[in-house]
Amino acid sequence: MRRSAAPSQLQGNPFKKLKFIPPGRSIPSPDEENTKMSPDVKLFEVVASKNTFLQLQNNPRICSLNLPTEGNAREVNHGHNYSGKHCSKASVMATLDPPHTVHSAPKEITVSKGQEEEEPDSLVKYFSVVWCKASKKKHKKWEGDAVLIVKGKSFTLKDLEGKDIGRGIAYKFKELEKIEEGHRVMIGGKEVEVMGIISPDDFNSGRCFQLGGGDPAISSSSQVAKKCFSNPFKSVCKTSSKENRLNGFQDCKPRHDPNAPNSLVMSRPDSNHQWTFNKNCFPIVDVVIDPHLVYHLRPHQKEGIIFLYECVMGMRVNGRCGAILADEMGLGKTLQCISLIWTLQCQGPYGGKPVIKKTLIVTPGSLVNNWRKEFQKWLGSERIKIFPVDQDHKVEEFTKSPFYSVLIISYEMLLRSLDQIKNVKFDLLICDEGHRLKNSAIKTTTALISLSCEKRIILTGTPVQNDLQEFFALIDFVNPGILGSLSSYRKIYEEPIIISRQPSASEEKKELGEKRAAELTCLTGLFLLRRTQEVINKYLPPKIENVVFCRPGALQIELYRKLLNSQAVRFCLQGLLGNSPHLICIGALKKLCNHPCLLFNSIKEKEYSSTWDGNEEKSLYEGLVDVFPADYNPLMFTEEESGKLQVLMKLLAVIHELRPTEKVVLVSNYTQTLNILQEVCKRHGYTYTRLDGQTPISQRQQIVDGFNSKYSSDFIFLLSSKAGGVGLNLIGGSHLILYDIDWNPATDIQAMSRVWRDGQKHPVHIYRLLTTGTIEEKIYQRQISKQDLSGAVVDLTKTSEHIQFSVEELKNLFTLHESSHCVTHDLLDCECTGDKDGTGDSLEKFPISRNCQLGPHHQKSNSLKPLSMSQLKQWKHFSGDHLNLADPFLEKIRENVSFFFQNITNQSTAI
Ligand SMILES: Nc1ncnc2c1ncn2[C@@H]1O[C@H](COP(=O)(O)OP(=O)(O)OP(=O)(O)O)[C@@H](O)[C@H]1O
Ligand SMILES: [Mg+2]
Repeated sequence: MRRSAAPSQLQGNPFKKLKFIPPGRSIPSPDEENTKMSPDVKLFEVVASKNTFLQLQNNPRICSLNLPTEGNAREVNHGHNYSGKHCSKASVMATLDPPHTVHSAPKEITVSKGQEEEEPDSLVKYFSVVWCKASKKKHKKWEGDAVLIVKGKSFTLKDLEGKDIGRGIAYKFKELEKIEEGHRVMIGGKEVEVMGIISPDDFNSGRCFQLGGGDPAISSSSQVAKKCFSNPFKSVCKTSSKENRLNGFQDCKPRHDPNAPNSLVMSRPDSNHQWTFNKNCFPIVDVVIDPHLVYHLRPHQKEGIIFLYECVMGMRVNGRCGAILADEMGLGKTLQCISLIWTLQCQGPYGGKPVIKKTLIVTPGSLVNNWRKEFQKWLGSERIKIFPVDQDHKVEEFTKSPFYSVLIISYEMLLRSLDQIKNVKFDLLICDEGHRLKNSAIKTTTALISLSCEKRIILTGTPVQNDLQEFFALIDFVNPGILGSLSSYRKIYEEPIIISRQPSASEEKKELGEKRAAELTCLTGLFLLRRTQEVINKYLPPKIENVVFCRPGALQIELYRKLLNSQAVRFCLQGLLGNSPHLICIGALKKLCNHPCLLFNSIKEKEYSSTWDGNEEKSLYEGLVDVFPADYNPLMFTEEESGKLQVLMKLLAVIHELRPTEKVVLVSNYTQTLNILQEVCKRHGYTYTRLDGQTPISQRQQIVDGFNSKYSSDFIFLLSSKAGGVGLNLIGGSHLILYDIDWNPATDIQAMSRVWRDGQKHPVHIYRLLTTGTIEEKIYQRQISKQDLSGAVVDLTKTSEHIQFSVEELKNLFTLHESSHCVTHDLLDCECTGDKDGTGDSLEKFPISRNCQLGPHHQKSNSLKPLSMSQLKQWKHFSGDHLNLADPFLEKIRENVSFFFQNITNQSTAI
């Protein structure tokens, strides 16, 4: 039997948050305070017992909020990268006695604003204080809590949002040195009373501020949070009469046998949860996942379901019902959610009553039908009634019918039908590819926030921790207010973390940033789960990845030189032009690498365009037409004109010849390039299908299904990765060719993981084509070298417009290396001469950690992350002239290739 142990025996957090206590008022006992709080607030209140307090203190895995115990987390925790396990030390303000109520007389300390130098060697002390403006009134009206930092004779007063509200130097700094609990002092025009001492650890982790206090719901900044916390069961488990209750008691049996072998049983609610949510005292019933589903589930998926269940039931963080499932691409997030929905819709821990009735799934348009198919695949069509919205099935139909329980809708359609959707009471909201909600100001986010559904799940395969502000938006979406207000979050977490990552940061700042990052990781790790590709590697066939450096054609080289000599590029390097001219130059070079005819078309287009306003573009294209043959016709382009196209055609030919039953996914980020690729497919009689931004959403799944079907005659799937690739399953193809490179490694990774995923039967071959010595190599180098540095932001929405280039970088970008076989290899500092074939250490031996902004704890991903220079060094390296290429596909294209990198994952049965 598989049962996840009961949630926290610790019963919440014994954290003693500093409470603002007006002078003269006696301190209420914890119990007294508890009873006076509103039910909402009580959800976050904790039972402080001395024993649990000590346990927490000694347990480095437990962090500020109410945590599951070791036992409870065990099921979930043994996932490889389960983020929750990196909790920092217990955030207990251990040293705090109840604040004194006997006050010593205030002592005046004179402050001089000008003198702000600090005493570097002196000890730093931290105090929790209350403050008010200096006055002679006997009965003070304290204005708020604050944190006082005393370092030698200088002090800083910060409010609980982390903002400085006073700063200065005391002449009588001896007073500051002697400061202790109960003291009242005048500093910086404010009267301050010391309520307690804060340990350096609590300050460094940020726990002493509002957010770390473990009780965010009672902060003033979390109005949203307060508002939406209601009983998560209210909607479905109506308060029942005695009669109902008795009836209920009779059929209180688990839906499936919890004692059957391999059964997957959810955690039982702890007494705290029962107290809050089981007002009718229903008996506790085991919630057991349908064995039909369990049979198919991978171990990480079982853990994921337990995690999601505990999150949405409010068992992981008291009263918070949100979760982020950020498993890497292809790990089956869809199945985990389907299992959750099916379970909650039929079962519940209290009297077996279902927890949810209606679920809303919002997803990119191209995936609406994929969700339908997945429901069908795992649950058949009888168990659950789903309603995917498309042009023939309007939202009204769903709202009018009690028949359907799951609405699947695209983000775009959601905005259009918001009013109708608001009329439905949804109990669970799932946002697929939910990283798009990273900006709380955008319409989609505000629309979704306006739905009063508190069980919210974000699904995303993209790492979300790299941009701390976006991270905040996602967290705040699923668990509103849990990190306080944006401004306090910035002060307490973002600023110290970012400062600590700067190379010039002092040791002190580094330490502070690391601790804050660890605390943030710990807080969010309770409801954010990310596992990496490794967990399913063993179910997947081998993957052979190749980076192929293609020699440019003669016309390409000539045009390239001319472009680099243009006035526009020269001005650009001198910083003489405004308006991001470098982007125009980069765009032209990239087009040229794909095929010279694309550049030709752009020149002609500009020539005939009446809105020719860009001087830069004019000077860039000047004289270029003369390089083309006089009768050049772009429609009659040839393969020889482009190095990459030549390689591509040979590659397609050899795949067709050696693996006649296998299929190819051919990816470009540009529609115009896809047109060219489509044209060559036609010329060679290759059958193809195509999906790009223009493909109507209603047709997308059909196209994908057609290609994946074993009866399909299509040899090639032409895919515009950016426009429609996210989340697609293209397991019908076992060869994937990336024809061009994007600045953002995430775009390429997204594309690559379309074929190497569950269900793939053949070894997967991936080819990334780059034109030797050109800007494509530079972009590739940028992708990988950035990883070595800092774990640059990996996000699909980041484009070259977001990239700032220094003049040095631009110089490098605008250089053509004509004599090198592979500039990237030259940079690797590798001693091989392009013959490192056999024994190259496999990548798997070199665990890599990509630092994200949350620091090294947060996630260690080894496979679906952008490669780094040091890893690339471990790949096999072959020059095009290498004699014995064991790979028959590479062998056929070597003539046009100057260099290869190759890496094989799951090698045993490769090729
Ligand atoms: N346990 C399983 N056994 C067999 N196939 C599975 C299993 N779990 C998932 N799959 C299949 O794996 C494929 C990928 O799953 P899914 O689309 O849910 O991935 P994902 O995590 O959402 O990835 P992405 O981030 O790319 O959207 C699907 O075809 C799905 O049916
Ligand atoms: Mg998905």
